[in-house]
Amino acid sequence: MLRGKRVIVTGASSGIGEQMAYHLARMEAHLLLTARTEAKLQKVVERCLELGAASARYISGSMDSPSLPEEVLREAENAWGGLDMLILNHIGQSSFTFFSGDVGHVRKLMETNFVSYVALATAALPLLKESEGSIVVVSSIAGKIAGPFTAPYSATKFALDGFFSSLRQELIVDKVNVSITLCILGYINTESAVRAVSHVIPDTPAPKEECALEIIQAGALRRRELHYPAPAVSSMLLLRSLAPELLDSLVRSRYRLENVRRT
Ligand SMILES: NC(=O)C1=CN([C@@H]2O[C@H](COP(=O)(O)OP(=O)(O)OC[C@H]3O[C@@H](n4cnc5c(N)ncnc54)[C@H](OP(=O)(O)O)[C@@H]3O)[C@@H](O)[C@H]2O)C=CC1
Ligand SMILES: CC(C)CCC[C@@H](C)[C@H]1CC[C@H]2[C@@H]3C(=O)C=C4C[C@@H](O)CC[C@]4(C)[C@H]3CC[C@]12C
Repeated sequence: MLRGKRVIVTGASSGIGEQMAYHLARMEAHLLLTARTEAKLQKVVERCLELGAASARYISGSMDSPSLPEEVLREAENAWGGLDMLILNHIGQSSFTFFSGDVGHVRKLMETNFVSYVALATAALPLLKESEGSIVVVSSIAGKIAGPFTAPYSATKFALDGFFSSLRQELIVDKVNVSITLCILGYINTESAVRAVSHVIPDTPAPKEECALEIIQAGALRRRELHYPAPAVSSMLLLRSLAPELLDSLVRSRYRLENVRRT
């Protein structure tokens, strides 16, 4: 379904975003990748071309810069004259620990993880209307249910649900055929996630390659939400609606609290 489609992937230099780029390359899509680290993006672009991408290019920069979203969309318009899918996936650095009281960090993370998503979607919407394309928003179970040690991060992910679920309703009211897929992910085995939480969370993380493929498929099928891994995420959301306090205590009981880093 994605052969020849024009796709932007943010946060594509590592983790799930990198894996999405490789899947899309094998599907022979046109790719525009973004992240901060140019050296990593160059390597991912090279690999995408080897795997069969119809074309692959990148823009490097930090998504807390307010001018970058428009720059990215300008590049898509110049290179392709349009856009079929916008995959919003990047996140800024945040640590898995007690809230430190650093309000500045919350403000910055909101900018990187939330406001830039709004800005990218806004800049992309005219092109996506034309192609009847798709917006894919990568979120987390932590954007539906708040566990400990992710307060700033969780806030940014809850914000995405509020904004993009409202926008989806407006597009339907307006009879605009642009789909919005919100991806609710559990623990995935990316380097940064394993580094951040494996000393506290004993669970086995789900594979990033399969996760990446499910995100792309959910977007292409224009689904409203993806739950991955499905049974774990869906059952947590169900339990949350039936017995929220029970779920909260189950979540707390699964953490190795003695290993939480206090610095
Ligand atoms: N892994 C997990 O367990 C889970 C992940 N998710 C979600 O999946 C998505 C991907 O996560 P994952 O693959 O683990 O993350 P990674 O840390 O592996 O990748 C994050 C990407 O974002 C880029 N990035 C970091 N800071 C910025 C910035 N300031 N501006 C622009 N780009 C930036 C990074 O590249 P660079 O440093 O070069 O900028 C990298 O390409 C996220 O939305 C996350 O919330 C959801 C639930 C669980
Ligand atoms: C009910 C749930 C709140 C708790 C159960 C699942 C837990 C173990 C899972 C589900 C979502 C996961 C986090 C996530 O979404 C993304 C990141 C960002 C990354 O940079 C560092 C790791 C972190 C904080 C993950 C940590 C582990 C979390 C909380």
